[in-house]
Amino acid sequence: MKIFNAQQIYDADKWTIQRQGISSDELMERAAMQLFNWIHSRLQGGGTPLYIFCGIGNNGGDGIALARHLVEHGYHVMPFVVNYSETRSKDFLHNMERLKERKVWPVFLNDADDLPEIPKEAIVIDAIFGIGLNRPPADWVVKLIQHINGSQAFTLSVDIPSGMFVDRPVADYNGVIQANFVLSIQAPKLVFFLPETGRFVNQWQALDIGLDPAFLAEMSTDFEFITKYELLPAYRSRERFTHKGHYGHTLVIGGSLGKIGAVALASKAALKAGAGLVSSYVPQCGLVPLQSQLPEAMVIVDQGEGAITNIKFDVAPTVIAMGMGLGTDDNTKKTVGDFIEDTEIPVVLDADGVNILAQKPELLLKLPAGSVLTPHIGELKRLLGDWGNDFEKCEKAKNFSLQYDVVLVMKDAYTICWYKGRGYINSTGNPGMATAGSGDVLAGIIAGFMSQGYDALTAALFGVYLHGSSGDIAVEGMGYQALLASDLVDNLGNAFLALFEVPQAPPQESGGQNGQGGNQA
Ligand SMILES: NC(=O)C1=CN([C@@H]2O[C@H](COP(=O)(O)OP(=O)(O)OC[C@H]3O[C@@H](n4cnc5c(N)ncnc54)[C@H](OP(=O)(O)O)[C@@H]3O)[C@@H](O)[C@H]2O)[C@@H](O)CC1
Ligand SMILES: Nc1ncnc2c1ncn2[C@@H]1O[C@H](COP(=O)(O)OP(=O)(O)O)[C@@H](O)[C@H]1O
Ligand SMILES: [K+]
Repeated sequence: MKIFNAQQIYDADKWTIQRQGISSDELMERAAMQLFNWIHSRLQGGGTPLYIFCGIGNNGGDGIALARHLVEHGYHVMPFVVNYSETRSKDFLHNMERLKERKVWPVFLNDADDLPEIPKEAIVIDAIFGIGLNRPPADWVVKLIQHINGSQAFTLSVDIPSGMFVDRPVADYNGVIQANFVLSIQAPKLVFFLPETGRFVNQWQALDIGLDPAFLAEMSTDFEFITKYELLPAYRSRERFTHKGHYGHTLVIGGSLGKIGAVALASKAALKAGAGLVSSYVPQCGLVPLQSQLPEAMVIVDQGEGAITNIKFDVAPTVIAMGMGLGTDDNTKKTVGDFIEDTEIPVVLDADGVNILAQKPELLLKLPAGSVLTPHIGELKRLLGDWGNDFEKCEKAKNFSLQYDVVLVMKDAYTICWYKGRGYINSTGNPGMATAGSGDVLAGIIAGFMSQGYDALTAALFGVYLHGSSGDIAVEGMGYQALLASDLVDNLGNAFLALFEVPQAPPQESGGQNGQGGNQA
């Protein structure tokens, strides 16, 4: 699913209005109808007071039009106009007239002295600012936003939480609506997925208002939201007359005394992802634990007792996953550096493998074609240097991936894979996955996909998606706290099966900070 920037949405609006021969007012009416249907299907005419705060632009227009539908269906509506500017949009004014025709007069708020009491059992509908916010809100509007946030009422934002820009960092973190739910018009916005702004969006759903599909399909975007529907066309089924040799050989290089488990996790994950063969290359201390824990993997031992000191093997892997549990012993750093310099086999570099690259940036130009890097935020900082905000971080990550022609997997609550100037935002996963070894599993899965012949980007996207999906399935049975990295491996089969589940209702794009569509306690 494409993630559009504000200009692209405005362009799609214009095009749709022309193509479909409708007015902008009719388009707003579609948005308002969708908002109304969503609310009505949940409240079923209940008497909860609905406090609707509307700005004076089109976001406010959506809110005022929604208020009319709610009034017509007998809801207890308290509309307010947040009068932050004299320049009102045409469609806002239309909808104000219509509301007044129904004998409903919103209360105008002009400064912080006007703030209404909001009972905590009310529902607040936030239609103050949408994607048109282009400068920090006035102080009194910030106070209103703080007042709403302090009310404890459930808050539903229209399009985006008010106070958040769509293309730059938040000006004042106290001046953004903390939304329990966001109903985003047509498509989610990038800011939902970046940690600094995403924390204001507990859950979201996109409402399709029928913007011209052909126009949207042709538009090229900087970001894409990856769900199973983007991935399924790339899935390769297994042919009957094949054998393990068709599915490649993953070599996992890593481990040091006390950290052999990282290699075991990655190796098992690669096998579970479908690699035909997996070999684990470890220091001598890893031989016995690996052979006893993971009979399916072959083990190759380095000459070093507690750390890898001189990488040498006589197998011919398709892909190498490297770095998990490696440690930063000087000999290890040297042999890993030399190995990266010499090899032409694509690598999936994780953990200390990434750290070694950060210390020896000259190696970056030597990375084999089709390689993948999987840093978490700490490792990313070592690799890219610090950044001022999430937008800067994304820019740096994109440029890095372009410069070295690698897939950069920027791991986070919403992992973003960067390749060829585009960011692919993952839709699965949950905070239960913030647990030791979870990244080792991911590197193993990605390598397992690459070994079966998936290109590096597809392998990364599939791997990140299934890793998160496996986590989502696992927590259903155990909650967040109890999730272990090995549960991610164990549930990978279920995550594959879930790819092919047919939804009971047509899919609706939705998600939440706490896992896709969910807010598990
Ligand atoms: N296809 C779609 O997605 C559809 C979207 N729709 C809806 O339209 C919404 C976008 O509407 P919008 O462009 O009118 O902007 P909105 O966010 O209401 O802001 C209003 C105006 O306020 C101003 N302004 C900015 N910052 C300010 C500040 N700090 N303090 C004071 N003023 C400030 C600025 O005007 P300026 O003063 O700069 O001229 C701005 O234009 C979108 O989010 C969605 O809800 C649907 O209706 C139909 C289809
Ligand atoms: N809050 C979260 N929501 C979704 N995924 C998460 C969350 N926290 C961590 N993860 C995922 O778990 C993995 C953690 O990786 P990493 O920090 O490298 O773990 P480790 O070093 O312990 O193996 C990443 O894939 C990350 O995206
Ligand atoms: K809003």
